[in-house]
Amino acid sequence: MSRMSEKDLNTMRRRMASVANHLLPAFSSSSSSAQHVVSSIGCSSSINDTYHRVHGEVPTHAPHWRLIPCDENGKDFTDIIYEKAVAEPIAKITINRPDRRNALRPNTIKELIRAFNDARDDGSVGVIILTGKGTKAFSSGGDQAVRSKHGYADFESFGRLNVLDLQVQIRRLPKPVIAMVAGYAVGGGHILHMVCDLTIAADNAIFGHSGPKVGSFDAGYGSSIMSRLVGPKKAREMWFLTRFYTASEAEKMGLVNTVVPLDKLETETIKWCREILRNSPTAIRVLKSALNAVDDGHAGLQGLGGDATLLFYGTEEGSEGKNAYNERRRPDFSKFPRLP
Ligand SMILES: CC(C)(COP(=O)(O)OP(=O)(O)OC[C@H]1O[C@@H](n2cnc3c(N)ncnc32)[C@H](O)[C@@H]1OP(=O)(O)O)[C@@H](O)C(=O)NCCC(=O)NCCSC(=O)CCC(=O)c1ccccc1C(=O)O
Repeated sequence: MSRMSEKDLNTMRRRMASVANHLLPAFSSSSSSAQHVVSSIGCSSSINDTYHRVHGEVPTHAPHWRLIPCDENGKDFTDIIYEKAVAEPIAKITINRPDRRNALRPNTIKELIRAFNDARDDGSVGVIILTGKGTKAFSSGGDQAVRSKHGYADFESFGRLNVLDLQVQIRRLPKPVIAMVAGYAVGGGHILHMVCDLTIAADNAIFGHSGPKVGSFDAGYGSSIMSRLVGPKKAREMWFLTRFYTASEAEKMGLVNTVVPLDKLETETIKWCREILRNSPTAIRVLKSALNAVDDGHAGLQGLGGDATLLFYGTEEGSEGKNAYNERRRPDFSKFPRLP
């Protein structure tokens, strides 16, 4: 049998690495095991090195943040900090109640909803980061000090659970929302990170539910999405035992996308944002709708359907109907293909 030349061997290694890259999703969702598969075949470069050779390195410098001090009605934000990166399509919304471990009161939620609305409508924003002020907590959930008979009541006498509106808003927002988690993500705070599209966790992050301990539960997204993410048995464990889990345990469960050292949290999150921003915004928009559609039932289909309509309006075929109506003539759709 003839011996392989060094060149042939390298070619074979590269081919095998390429095959492994294609097969990787079936192996594992963890990037560390992904790299292991390739390196065990003998290729010195990682999968992401290959990506960067083609697309160029993703810059890791910190953006310059511009503060948005108030909402569209001129009302100052007090419970949140809302910022946009200068000359980059990234918005950052920070829950700003560190003394209460970023607990959520109705006013916090109202401000979050206004900031997310602004980020949605602003064409210069492509990705939104949701985080908590300080390193001790992303959020500790509903502020128990203002919990009343009918929900949470701060400046008003009646209680409310407006956090549910926020969850739906994040879920339907046609741009990726990334939870950047340091410290505790507990109760309603845990649910907020789960409804975000991606979660980047610092190594000091702690995840869990305390609801049943403090007489609360979320039988909506807080149960269904969690079951989807970690599986029905683990979801029951988390809710029934109200244990807390470390960042690395959360990563193993599929609750978070990656875990990084605390001092690298924002750098890594920004890097993920920049990688996303290199890709087609429309593809990402439709994918987000599609990935949510099956779980969100009619509302999910409505989101995906809305994206289809949006795209159709931009076509000549879609315009023909509108133009014919406005020009008071019969529309002529005969020139448009009936694709197989
Ligand atoms: C998060 C802790 C584990 C952090 O512990 P530690 O670092 O030791 O800090 P502490 O000393 O405990 O806290 C410092 C300070 O903050 C106050 N605080 C912390 N969390 C809250 C909170 N959630 N509400 C009010 N105040 C809070 C704490 O009292 C201290 O104050 P001092 O004056 O300095 O003493 C730990 O803090 C902890 O366990 N916190 C409570 C976590 C919790 O039980 N959260 C509520 C869970 S229930 C919930 O979130 C329901 C949410 C909800 O609205 C909902 C309902 C129905 C459907 C959906 C939802 C939803 O999606 O949210």
